[in-house]
Amino acid sequence: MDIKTLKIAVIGVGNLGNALVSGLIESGVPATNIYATRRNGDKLEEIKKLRVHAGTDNRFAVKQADVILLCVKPFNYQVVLDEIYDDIDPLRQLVVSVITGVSIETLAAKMPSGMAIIRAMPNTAADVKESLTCICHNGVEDYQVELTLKIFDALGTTIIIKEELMNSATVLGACGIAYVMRFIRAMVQGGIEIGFDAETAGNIVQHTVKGAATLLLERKTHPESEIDKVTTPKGCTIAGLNEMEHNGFSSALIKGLKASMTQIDH
Ligand SMILES: NC(=O)C1=CN([C@@H]2O[C@H](COP(=O)(O)OP(=O)(O)OC[C@H]3O[C@@H](n4cnc5c(N)ncnc54)[C@H](OP(=O)(O)O)[C@@H]3O)[C@@H](O)[C@H]2O)C=CC1
Ligand SMILES: O=C(O)[C@@H]1CCC=N1
Repeated sequence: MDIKTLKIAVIGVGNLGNALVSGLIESGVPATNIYATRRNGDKLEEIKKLRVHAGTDNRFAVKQADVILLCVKPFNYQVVLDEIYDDIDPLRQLVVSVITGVSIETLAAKMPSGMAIIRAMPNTAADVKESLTCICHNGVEDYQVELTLKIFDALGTTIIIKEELMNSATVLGACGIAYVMRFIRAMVQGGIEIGFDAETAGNIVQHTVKGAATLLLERKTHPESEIDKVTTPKGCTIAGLNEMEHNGFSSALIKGLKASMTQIDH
């Protein structure tokens, strides 16, 4: 099935839901095929500019949809699933949940028997079709997996993982956007201290981060071998890197990832 003919309900157009909707529209999904909801109707103005169907009626949105994207916070999903229980149809619909830390088994217990459920963990770069999305499934039809891959491939790159790794995928891929943003911000602050205005520093850092990632993606090299190409003996790069490590750079990142993981698992 072509995703351009799919009717998609996006239940919970907050930060991530909005990014998914914009990315899907940029990928050619007609706005009129998207049914977006959130609780607070006053906050729908932005998404309405994209010309999607936008409202507060989850039941209406779900009834129109082939695919239901659940994009609410983990503490809100139970209310939503109770509300739409009578409207979801296991014979014709697929549910894709991006909700952090809620298993397929837990979701299935709140839905009609036989409902096909896939979990996905995209990131906010879906907005610019650069999301890395991990998906997992358990006992759904092949065509439903293929359909989900098509949806998230339209928003970037998709990989299939085991469900037991979904929390790790959340930390590395979804929280990862925030870690990288903090890295970029720190680089810019350093750049200002050594002489650039904020805009020029930002421009240099953003392109440098993109270039570093592209080197690894395209050349398939190890980061340390790329570092070796930059570090002159007794040079400025190794002096800076070692000073960062003396201050716990890698250790701080690893500890941060583990703290995020503990927060999901608790
Ligand atoms: N943000 C991210 O980078 C990522 C988030 N996730 C996961 O995606 C989910 C959404 O996260 P995020 O977008 O950040 O959260 P937000 O709070 O930004 O968005 C959640 C949305 O759900 C809406 N909502 C809450 N209850 C209902 C309801 N009963 N009916 C309809 N809509 C409802 C809220 O509406 P309103 O505000 O109007 O009340 C809000 O717009 C979470 O489970 C999160 O863990 C996964 C990967 C990345
Ligand atoms: O911080 C959070 O809880 C969510 C999960 C992944 C990104 N944001």
